[in-house]
This record gives sequence, structure tokens and C-alpha cells, in this order.
Amino acid sequence: MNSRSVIIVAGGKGLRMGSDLPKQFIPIAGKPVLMRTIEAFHSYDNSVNIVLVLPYSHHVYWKELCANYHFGIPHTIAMGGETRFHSVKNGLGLINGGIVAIQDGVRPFASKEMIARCFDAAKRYHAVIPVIDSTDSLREMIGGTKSRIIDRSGIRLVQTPQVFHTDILKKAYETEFKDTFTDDASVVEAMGVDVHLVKGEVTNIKITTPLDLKIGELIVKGE
Ligand SMILES: Nc1ccn([C@@H]2O[C@H](COP(=O)(O)OP(=O)(O)OP(=O)(O)O)[C@@H](O)[C@H]2O)c(=O)n1
Ligand SMILES: C[C@](O)(CO)[C@H](O)COP(=O)(O)O
Repeated sequence: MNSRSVIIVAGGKGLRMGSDLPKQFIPIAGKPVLMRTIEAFHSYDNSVNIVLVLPYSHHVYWKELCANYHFGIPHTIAMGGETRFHSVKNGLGLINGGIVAIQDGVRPFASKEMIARCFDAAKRYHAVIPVIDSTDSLREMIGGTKSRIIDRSGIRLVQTPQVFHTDILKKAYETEFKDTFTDDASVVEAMGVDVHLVKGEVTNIKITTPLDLKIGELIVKGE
């Protein structure tokens, strides 16, 4: 159970970014998002086994990008799938035992302390995810334009890396895909496994829209 792997899922199209180049390849402060994500895990532990899931259409592009940036962190490539669920499943095919983290390729600012927190908790728990509090008030829509306040003290916002015992995650991913599977925790939970929450980070943002690229530049500069 000592071996540690991470599957970095970057098989998406980035439609909400509205850019021709999928967002995982866009530079933030001069370096592509995906290289920052890989570096975060390598700096946590340079022996961690890294599997990178990429769209088939961008395998050659990624190879060229690595050459251009002299990017040498070792990793294995897996094929992107139709949805995030299918991409994770493809990546899992290259993992043999131990503990495995699933990381969004577009979350480049996970600190090594938070990554360690997730992996350490996974020694004790089968499924671990980082979460943060909501700093906004929250409302639930109850039909038409009607809504009601939700008690935000009972709500957490979910991030990655999501860390699991590999055998449990593989078993969970044998299930049929459902739209309600928005992350890996939802897949293992559907199999009846409890999910343990640890502290996430407000800077562990998911690059989704053009504004996130600007916020990312500020995070890199430490402002
Ligand atoms: N078929 C897919 C879809 C998503 N992802 C990855 O899952 C992560 C989180 O997904 P999201 O932010 O939704 O990325 P996209 O699907 O690319 O974005 P959009 O929904 O805006 O198209 C990203 O690193 C994305 O590349 C993936 O590996 N395979
Ligand atoms: C996995 C995730 O990042 C956890 O917050 C999130 O569910 C991904 O959602 P998306 O709609 O695929 O961006």
C-alpha cells in the first residue's frame, strides 16, 4: 500500500474557456497550466508515479510543448475519454495497486502541504477529498424563480486531488457512467464507501474561464 500514483486528467476540451487551445495547455505566467500541475506533484514527491490523460488530438502537441519548454518530469500518457469519468477510467488502466490521487489537470496550484495532507489521510481512510468553506451565501432553486437560503455552515466546496486505495477506486469505476458523477468521490460513494474530508485551499482554483487565468497570474506572483 506504500506506492503512490497520480492520474492527472487533462482530456477535456475547455469549452467554457472559449479558446481554440484547450485550457490545460494555455500558459499562466509563462508556463502551461499542465506543466504547473505536474510540477506540484513532483515537488511533493519526486518518486510519485505520474499518469497524464490527454486528448488523442493533442498527444503530438504535448510532446512538442515538452521539448520547447525543456520539460523533463517523467510521466506516462493515457488516452482521454468522452467525459472526465471515462478519462479517469482510462488512466486507472495504467495503475497497479497502492494509493492513487486523481487530479484535475487544470488545478495547477495545489500546494505540496495539501497534497501530503490528502495522501497521508488516505493511509487511514479509503477515500479522501479536499474541501473549502463557501464565503458566499447560498440559495437553492425550488421552482420557477422561487428560491430558499441554504445553511452554508453545512456546505463544502470540493476540490482535487481526490485520493483513494487503488483497488477500491478501480472497483467503483466498473460501474456504468451517470451524469451525477461530477467527481471521483461521487463514484466511490455510489458503491457505499464513506468519503473523508480534509482541508483544501482557496488558491487551489480550477482554471475554467478567462478570469481564472488572470487570477492564476496573481497567485503565481504571490499577490
Ligand atoms: N473528457 C474529459 C473532460 C474533462 N477532463 C478533465 O477534467 C478536468 C476538470 O474538467 P473541466 O474543468 O470541466 O474541463 P473541461 O471539460 O475541459 O472544460 P469544459 O467543461 O469547460 O469544456 C480537466 O482537467 C479536464 O481536462 C478529462 O480529462 N476528460
Ligand atoms: C472534480 C471537480 O473539480 C471537483 O470540484 C469538479 O467536479 C469538476 O467539475 P467540471 O464541471 O468537470 O469542471
